[in-house]
Amino acid sequence: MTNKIKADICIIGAGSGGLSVAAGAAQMGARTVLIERGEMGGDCLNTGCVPSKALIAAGAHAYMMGEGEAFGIAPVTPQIDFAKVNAHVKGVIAAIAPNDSVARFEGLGVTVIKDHARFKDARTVIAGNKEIHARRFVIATGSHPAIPSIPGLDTVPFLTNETIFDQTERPDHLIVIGGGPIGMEMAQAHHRLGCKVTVIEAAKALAKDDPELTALVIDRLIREGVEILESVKVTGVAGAAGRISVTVEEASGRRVIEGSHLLVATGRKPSVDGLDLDKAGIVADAHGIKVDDRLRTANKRVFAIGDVIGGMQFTHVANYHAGIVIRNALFRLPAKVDYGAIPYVTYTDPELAHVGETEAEARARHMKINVLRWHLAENDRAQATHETDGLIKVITDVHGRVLGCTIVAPHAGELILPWVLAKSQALKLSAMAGIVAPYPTLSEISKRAASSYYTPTLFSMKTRALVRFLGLFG
Ligand SMILES: Cc1cc2nc3c(=O)[nH]c(=O)nc-3n(C[C@H](O)[C@H](O)[C@H](O)COP(=O)(O)OP(=O)(O)OC[C@H]3O[C@@H](n4cnc5c(N)ncnc54)[C@H](O)[C@@H]3O)c2cc1C
Ligand SMILES: NC(=O)c1ccc[n+]([C@@H]2O[C@H](COP(=O)([O-])OP(=O)(O)OC[C@H]3O[C@@H](n4cnc5c(N)ncnc54)[C@H](O)[C@@H]3O)[C@@H](O)[C@H]2O)c1
Repeated sequence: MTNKIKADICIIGAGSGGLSVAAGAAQMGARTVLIERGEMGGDCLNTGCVPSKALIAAGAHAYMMGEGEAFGIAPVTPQIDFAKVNAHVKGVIAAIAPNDSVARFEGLGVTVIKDHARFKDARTVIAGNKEIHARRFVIATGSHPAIPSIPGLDTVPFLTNETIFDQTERPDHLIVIGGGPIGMEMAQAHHRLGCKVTVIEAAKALAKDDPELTALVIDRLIREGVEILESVKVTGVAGAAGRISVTVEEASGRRVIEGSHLLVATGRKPSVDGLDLDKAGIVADAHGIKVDDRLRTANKRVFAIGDVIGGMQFTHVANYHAGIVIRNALFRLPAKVDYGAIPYVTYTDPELAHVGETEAEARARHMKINVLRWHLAENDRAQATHETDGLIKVITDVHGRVLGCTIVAPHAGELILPWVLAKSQALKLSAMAGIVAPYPTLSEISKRAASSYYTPTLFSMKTRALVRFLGLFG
């Protein structure tokens, strides 16, 4: 028998975006329904951010054990128990899971339905034996791995982000197809945990970022021992569990790479399967559900947020979308998205963090720009910890207003925040140059880069003449 439910807002997908809308809406008094067909918490908690950062942390620990020499401490070879590393990863997920649980959301007053959702018509969604009639709907169904059509790939077992965090045995040789954030983060973490790793990238690794900065990350991975093949074409995959061979065409010719495991990290596809979007008049293409700048789909009662709309696919973006939807759907405010000051971080070591325009984007948009740099090797704290691989690069307009910033450094993800503020508030560099940064910290690189903008004026002939002139008056 069909169970009919009336709601103010019905959300499909309990990942980063859906959970944020549900928590906000319920606590603001809206009758809220949340439908999830899989694990509460979605990709981020179960197969994305959380397990990847936990694995990276384990890799960092192992790496440090071999890096004592520079400090006068004999390096040790870490004894890695991959099953225990996996237990650590699962333990971190378990520690965070209660925040995203059915119990917590029911406690907030949300009606949680664990089933697949699909549209019946423009104003009704069906999930199992329940029919939900809501004033507004939010599609937050996320994305899943895009699998390229490589001959033979469908005949061998391969890993994706959905399965790699279930590995309890150390892969001897992990071959990674795709040198984006997933491929590079996983490559370094696995190498540090004792695997041989080969990354195969069709174009350039980390190509969405400034090549001057990504070169530092790529060089570091290569120095640590990760093999990275760029501008190569994968022409075939063959083998069976434990013995995978990948054939590539390089500039120098054909080569076969033999490995034990294969990770496919070649981008994402929006999860719109079985939603029956057409029944609700919602339009989607290969990149995702089409939305306007208020995140409304072609059916104005239905919003779409997070990975399923393509574009910037990050947890903090899905959360940001949630806030926009709450203002539009519950308060009827015409809030619009603005991606101008959204940061993102790739959690390699060193980390790569960015906000705003890259140098190439700024040159394409503005007649004249300023580019400021400060190398980590010139930072006293970085010298003290022997972590001098890194650079901050700041882009401003002719008036010294911040257009963008990219940082490669340990903890670059933390260091980027003042630049997010500078970009979002359209601050001038004088704001950053004028603050006092604690010594010795990596944060000083931000102040030093900003101050370098004023160096030519400060130490100019004019200033020197002025100081000498004022000196004449005692
Ligand atoms: C390996 C990896 C590492 C990442 N690391 C980071 C990071 O460090 N920082 C960062 O910001 N981002 C990171 N991301 C990206 C981040 O995970 C995503 O941007 C984020 O999870 C998107 O949230 P979402 O709510 O759009 O979708 P999801 O979190 O994927 O949630 C969608 C939910 O909808 C459910 N669903 C789908 N269809 C239906 C249906 N028809 N009915 C019911 N339920 C349905 C799914 O089961 C899922 O639970 C990473 C991603 C990966 C893969
Ligand atoms: N730290 C983070 O915030 C973080 C970490 C991981 C993932 N993510 C999110 O997940 C998204 C997806 O990550 P991703 O790394 O899978 O995708 P991506 O699209 O960023 O990178 C995929 C890479 O695979 C390459 N590629 C595609 N087909 C190929 C083929 N046949 N052979 C060889 N190379 C091929 C592409 O050239 C590209 O460089 C990211 O864009 C990001 O939004 C975020």
